[in-house]
Amino acid sequence: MNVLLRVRDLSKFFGGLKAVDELSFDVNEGEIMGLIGPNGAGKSTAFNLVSGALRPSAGSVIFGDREIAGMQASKVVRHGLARTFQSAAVYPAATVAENVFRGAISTLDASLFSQLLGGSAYRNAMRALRKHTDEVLAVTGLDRYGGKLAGELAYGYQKRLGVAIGLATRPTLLLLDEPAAGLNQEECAEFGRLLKRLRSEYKLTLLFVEHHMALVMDTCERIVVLVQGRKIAEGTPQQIRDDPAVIEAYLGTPQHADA
Ligand SMILES: Nc1ncnc2c1ncn2[C@@H]1O[C@H](COP(=O)(O)OP(=O)(O)OP(=O)(O)O)[C@@H](O)[C@H]1O
Repeated sequence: MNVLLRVRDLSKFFGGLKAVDELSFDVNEGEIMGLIGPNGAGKSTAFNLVSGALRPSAGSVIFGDREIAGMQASKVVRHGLARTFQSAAVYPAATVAENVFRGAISTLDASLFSQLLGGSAYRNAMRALRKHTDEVLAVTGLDRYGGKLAGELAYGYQKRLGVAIGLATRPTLLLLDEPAAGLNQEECAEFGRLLKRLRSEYKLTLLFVEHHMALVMDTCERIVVLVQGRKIAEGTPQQIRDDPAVIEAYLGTPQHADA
């Protein structure tokens, strides 16, 4: 199996606090991988380091054959790594379709874009982006809501829209930050099915941070567990469930033990 993302000895210090401490793991092509841990474990920081939102204090992140640690998020996206945000990052006053189109257009090279402006190549490029937008809306089940203002969508659909915007950038690796936060059990199960479908339809690799254990255990093939910035376990859902160090870490934070 080919490794798509190689995280090595990644660290982030905030003053004296080691938020992420020498974290190493691989994500294989086509895999759905979860990053879990109690509150304050360093999950979001690790996620931000991988996606380019934060510059690491040390370590490396190799995506494909390219070092991306410290690379600007907008550049990282053009290399095929997209992310969604913890709060569904949508423009509430724009329509659902406009939000997805914004994702699609964000990967265009700005200088090339201005050269094309107005010509037939420009019109063709716009047509292709609109077609791609329609496909993404359909595959994420948002086509019925394309003309609706994003701010008027039910919360669960806003989360879906966050995924659709990421998907519109044509990623090979999609990072999802707490995609199931605020979803009920049924919405969560449906979301898990959506992720699996997207993985197979788009040959995607997925890495997500999540507190919702049912979604993680049902959807991920492998899981990395962080506690106080350090990796304490890595393995299949079954291995993670049975790992004494993980059980101990979660018994300390019972609100997540059965989330
Ligand atoms: N910008 C920052 N400045 C200082 N400390 C920070 C900053 N961001 C995060 N931290 C600290 O780093 C540690 C890890 O935080 P992080 O948000 O990565 O954890 P998390 O596992 O995502 O937590 P949660 O599950 O609550 O979202 C925490 O102690 C947090 O207070």
